[in-house]
Amino acid sequence: MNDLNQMYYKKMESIHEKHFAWLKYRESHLKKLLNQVESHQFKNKSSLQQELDAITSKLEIIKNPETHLVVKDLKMYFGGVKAVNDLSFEVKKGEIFGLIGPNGAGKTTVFNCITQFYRSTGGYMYFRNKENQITNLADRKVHEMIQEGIARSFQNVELIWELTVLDNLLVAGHSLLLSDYLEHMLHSKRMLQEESVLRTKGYELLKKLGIEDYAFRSPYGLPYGVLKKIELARTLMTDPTLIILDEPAAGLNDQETKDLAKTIKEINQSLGITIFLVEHDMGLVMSICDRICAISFGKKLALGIPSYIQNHPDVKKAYLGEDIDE
Ligand SMILES: Nc1ncnc2c1ncn2[C@@H]1O[C@H](COP(=O)(O)OP(=O)(O)OP(=O)(O)O)[C@@H](O)[C@H]1O
Repeated sequence: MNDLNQMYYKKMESIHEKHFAWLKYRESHLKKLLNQVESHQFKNKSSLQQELDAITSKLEIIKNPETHLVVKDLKMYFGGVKAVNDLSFEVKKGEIFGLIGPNGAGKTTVFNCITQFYRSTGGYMYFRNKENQITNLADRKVHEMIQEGIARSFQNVELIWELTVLDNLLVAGHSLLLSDYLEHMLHSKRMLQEESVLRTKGYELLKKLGIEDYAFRSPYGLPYGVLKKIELARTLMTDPTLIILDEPAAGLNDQETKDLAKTIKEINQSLGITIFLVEHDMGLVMSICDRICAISFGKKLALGIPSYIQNHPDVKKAYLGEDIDE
């Protein structure tokens, strides 16, 4: 074989090698593509739709920095009872947002789904957390809500009667402490420093709400209006960005309700905290809420400013019991 032939064969060899490598690459690429196509064929339309809905809801909150919470197509079924059925709304940063509806409409269930006391049957809840990150609440656990920036109160006053009012606040603040269990056992310097900061913070909050005189006594026997304020102060201990209040005015007289309304408004305005509340007292709801969502049988009836909701025929019919045909 002369030199020319040798050169020719070498060149052909390298061309073949390159072609082989290209074929191998193409083969593996096509295998991957086929796998993807197959898995998509097996995915039914609804799961693709669900994926799309989740992305759309997330994009909605990412695109709009004013949005604090997005609830989309929320469902909560208890066997045959559809307590919440495809409910969608969004809560804006810094607003007071009310959720109203007749007894059994699903209001508390919505709160329980958002705060993960209940695992929803379906739908999405995206929240702009303390770090301004978008978090899917359904992926979080109930005890992680505080770290995300959500604090809540319950329909019934849930205080520890054996502790002083201030210590009740400290219990809430403890979830944010850096010192660990051992440091608490040994009363380490860091733990004592942190506790002292918490005590001052708790006392300042009681002062802000005008109930510092009760700081060092048991909450047992205090007027209901004061107990509700202690609960409110306790939610503030965790530095929340969103406070969820379940019927804050339940059991209060007219004067106490007015006083509480003023306090909620003050917290909202001076601390810039978003408030999301469920309430039956229409006077309170209409006077302090920026926007209201009315629901009945777990479904949205109307959403808008108080005057719009007050005059909405479906709301009047379902919630106020007025027949619009009359
Ligand atoms: N844990 C549960 N198990 C079964 N059914 C439930 C549960 N929680 C709520 N429900 C039902 O879901 C529906 C909505 O209840 P929910 O307490 O959310 O209503 P609500 O609007 O908060 O009522 P209210 O104003 O009386 O507090 C009701 O029919 C209720 O019986």
